[in-house]
Amino acid sequence: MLGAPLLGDGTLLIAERFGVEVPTFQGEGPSTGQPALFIRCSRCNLTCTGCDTKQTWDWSQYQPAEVSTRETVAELARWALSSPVELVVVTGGEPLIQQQRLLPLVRELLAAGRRIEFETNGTIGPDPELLVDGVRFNVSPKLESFGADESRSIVPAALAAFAASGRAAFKFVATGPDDLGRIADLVEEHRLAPVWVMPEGTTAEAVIATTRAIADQVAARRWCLTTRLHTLAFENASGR
Ligand SMILES: Nc1nc2[nH]cc(C(=O)O)c2c(=O)[nH]1
Ligand code: SF4
Ligand SMILES: [Mg+2]
Repeated sequence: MLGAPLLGDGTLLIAERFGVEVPTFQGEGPSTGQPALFIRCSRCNLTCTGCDTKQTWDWSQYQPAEVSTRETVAELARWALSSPVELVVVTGGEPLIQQQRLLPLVRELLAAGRRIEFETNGTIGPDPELLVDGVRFNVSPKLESFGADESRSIVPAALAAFAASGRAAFKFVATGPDDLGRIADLVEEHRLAPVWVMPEGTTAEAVIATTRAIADQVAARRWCLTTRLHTLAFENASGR
C-alpha cells in the first residue's frame, strides 16, 4: 500500500534512522556483525502478514503522517557522515520504491567512502546507476507462509535483474523447515545465488528455536545461514 502519493520534490519518506546516536550492527545477512547505520524508508508495495515493520505501510493501524517524515538527501547525508561507521543499510518498507530519489544520497555516501546495503523484497529491479562498487542488495523474496501473496511478491524479471547484477545475496526468511522446499523451488526456477536463510522471530527464543529447527537442512543444501543478531543482542528494541 503506497498510501500518500510519493514526493516529486526530491525529499524522501523516512520511517526512522538509527545507529549514529546509539551504535548497532548489521543484524542480518552476509555483513552480520559489522557496525552499521540504518535508514528505514517508509512505504511498501507488499502487505505481508508476517511483517515486523508495519508502521511503514499498514494504514489500518498507523497514520502515515505520524510514522513518516520527509527528509532531504542533504539531511540524511549529513546525519550518516557524522558517524565514522562505513556501512549504511537502507531498508524499509521497500526502499526501492524511492530509488530515484535515493540515487543522489547513494552517490554522496559512496564518494565519502561508505558502503551501502539495500534490504529489498526483490519486486522492483534496481536502477542501473545502483549497480556500482560499494552497493549491495540483500534480496528477500517473501513466501506465502510469511503471509505474502506470491503472485505479487515473486517478480521473475526483478529477480533476474538482481541475479544478473552480481551484487545480490538472496535472503529468505524461514518460519520453519517446511519453507525450505519452497525456497529450493524458487532458487532453482530463478537461478538465485548465493542463498541465505534467516529464521523468523522477534524474540531471541523464537530465533533460536527456528534456527535449531532449520539448521541441519540448510547445511545439507549447502546454503548460508544467518541469524538476527539484533534480536539476540537487543531483543526487539526499536532503533537497534
Ligand atoms: N540491527 C539491525 N539489522 C538489520 N538488518 C536488516 C534490518 C531490517 O529491518 O531490515 C535490521 C534492523 O532492523 N536492525
Ligand atoms: S515486503 Fe517487507 S516491509 Fe513489505 S510488507 Fe513484506 S515484510 Fe513488510
Ligand atoms: Mg528489521
